[in-house]
Order: sequence, then structure tokens, then C-alpha cells
Amino acid sequence: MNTINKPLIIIENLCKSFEDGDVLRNISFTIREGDLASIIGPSGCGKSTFLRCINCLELMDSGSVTVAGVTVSRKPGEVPSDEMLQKVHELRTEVGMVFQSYNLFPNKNLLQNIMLAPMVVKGMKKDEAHELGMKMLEKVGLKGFAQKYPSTLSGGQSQRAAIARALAMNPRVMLYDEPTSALDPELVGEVLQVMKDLDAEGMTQIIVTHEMKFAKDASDYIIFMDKGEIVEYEDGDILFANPKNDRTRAFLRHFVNAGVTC
Ligand SMILES: Nc1ncnc2c1ncn2[C@@H]1O[C@H](COP(=O)(O)OP(=O)(O)OP(=O)(O)O)[C@@H](O)[C@H]1O
Repeated sequence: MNTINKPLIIIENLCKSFEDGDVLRNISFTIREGDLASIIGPSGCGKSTFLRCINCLELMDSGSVTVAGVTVSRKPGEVPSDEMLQKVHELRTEVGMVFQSYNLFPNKNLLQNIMLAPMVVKGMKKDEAHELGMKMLEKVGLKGFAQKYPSTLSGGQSQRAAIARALAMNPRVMLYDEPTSALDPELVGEVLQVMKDLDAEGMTQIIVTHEMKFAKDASDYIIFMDKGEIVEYEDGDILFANPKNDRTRAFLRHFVNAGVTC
């Protein structure tokens, strides 16, 4: 953790509902450049929705998200304008996302999987994309796997390839939605190690995870969510309650009464 780094992701008053009710309730939070934040919380509390709203895969109902200086902002009831959708597009180019299911193209080898988006989306030349693809595979420890097809890989190798593919778009931020949940226990460590390596290189990362030990050991922040709110968060060894949240006010009072300054 580097406390002098500047904010890279600023989330303000983020709200999102689906037919069954409110899923994100007025979330505000800031993540500094280079930090690794883990989001934990009970099933259905809104972790994935929160992550998906950060890169506007789900457009918020209201509030704003700023990533690397690009802001998408929406007032309650506002119909998305072309300008807003342009901002969504800009913001999404700053963010790479990795899912529980690796979503690799089965009919392409690993190198082709990684080369595709830089060539199609960014118009990169084939030679350059090839060089980039090899570099990304090396970064995740899969240099010798360039010609392999997804069906021949373990889950851990597939997930590392999915990370390499996201990295090839040169994002400022990486988001991971339960990246190790589908893996056999012995394969979890190799994927978490890639995130630790990226952290050491200064990549800003947010991970929704059930890996408590990883969250505790590797994160700069742990964000605890419950019922669509951040109820508390841990920054280094200090646990902060969310002062806007009724359920955590009592918690905060407990700290103040105990003489701890939050
Ligand atoms: N696209 C959607 N349409 C309708 N409801 C949705 C949609 N996405 C999420 N939800 C609902 O929003 C709530 C929060 O879901 P979300 O996946 O964000 O929770 P989560 O904390 O990530 O859960 P889990 O740990 O089980 O993955 C759930 O009730 C879910 O059914």
C-alpha cells in the first residue's frame, strides 16, 4: 500500500435496482492508484453488481463512477444520452475484467485469444499483437502455452490466460469477479499469485472473492458489503465503519468509546 498515491476510482452515491428491489444503496468509495481491494460479503449482497457497475457493464440507476479521470454520471430517472454512452465506452477502455468462467474462445489457441481484441478493437498490426500476446503470456507464466487450445488447459491455466487477455488491452484497472471460485483448491494459488505479481507492478485491482486469507494478506483494502451497502472497510490494519450506515454507527461508537480513532 502506498498512502500517497492519488485516487484512481471514485464512486459516489451509486444506486442500482433490479425488479426485485434495491441492490446497491448509495455506495460511495475511493480506491487509490496501485491498490488492491477485496470485496467480501454474503451471497446476494450485491458484490458482483457493484463490480459490474464500476466498469458500467451494468449502468447505474444514479450516482457516478470515475475511473482514471473518466466520469460516468447519472441522475435518478435520467435516460442515457449519446454523450453518456460515449463516456461509458471511454471508461470501459480503462478497465479489464475477469470472470469466474474464463470465457476463452474454444476454437482459438491462447495466443490467438489474446491477440484478437488488440487487433479488432485497437487496430493493432498482427506482428505487434503477436509480440504483445507473447509478452502477456509470459507475464502470467504461460509462455510455453501459446499454441495450446483452451480445452487442453487446467482451470488455473485458463484463468491466467483470461487475465493475460484482459491485460493485453492495457487497462488502468483490473476487476475480478470470483476468479478462483470455479477452481480446484490446488489451482487457486497460481491465479492469486498473478494478482500479487500485478500488485507488485503497481496495477490497481478490485477482486470479489471468498478467499479470506488472500483478502487479508494481499489487499490494501477489504470492503465488507451487506445488503447493498459497504458496512465497513479495513485499510491496512485499521477497521473503519461506514458512518453513513445505521448498522455501523453503533459499531463506530464502540471504537470511539474504546478510545480508538478511526
Ligand atoms: N441482471 C440482473 N437482473 C435481475 N436481478 C439481478 C441481476 N443481477 C443481480 N441481480 C440480483 O441482485 C442481487 C445481488 O446480486 P449479486 O450477484 O450482485 O450479488 P453477490 O453478492 O455477487 O452474490 P454471490 O456472492 O452469490 O455471487 C441478487 O438478488 C440478484 O438476484
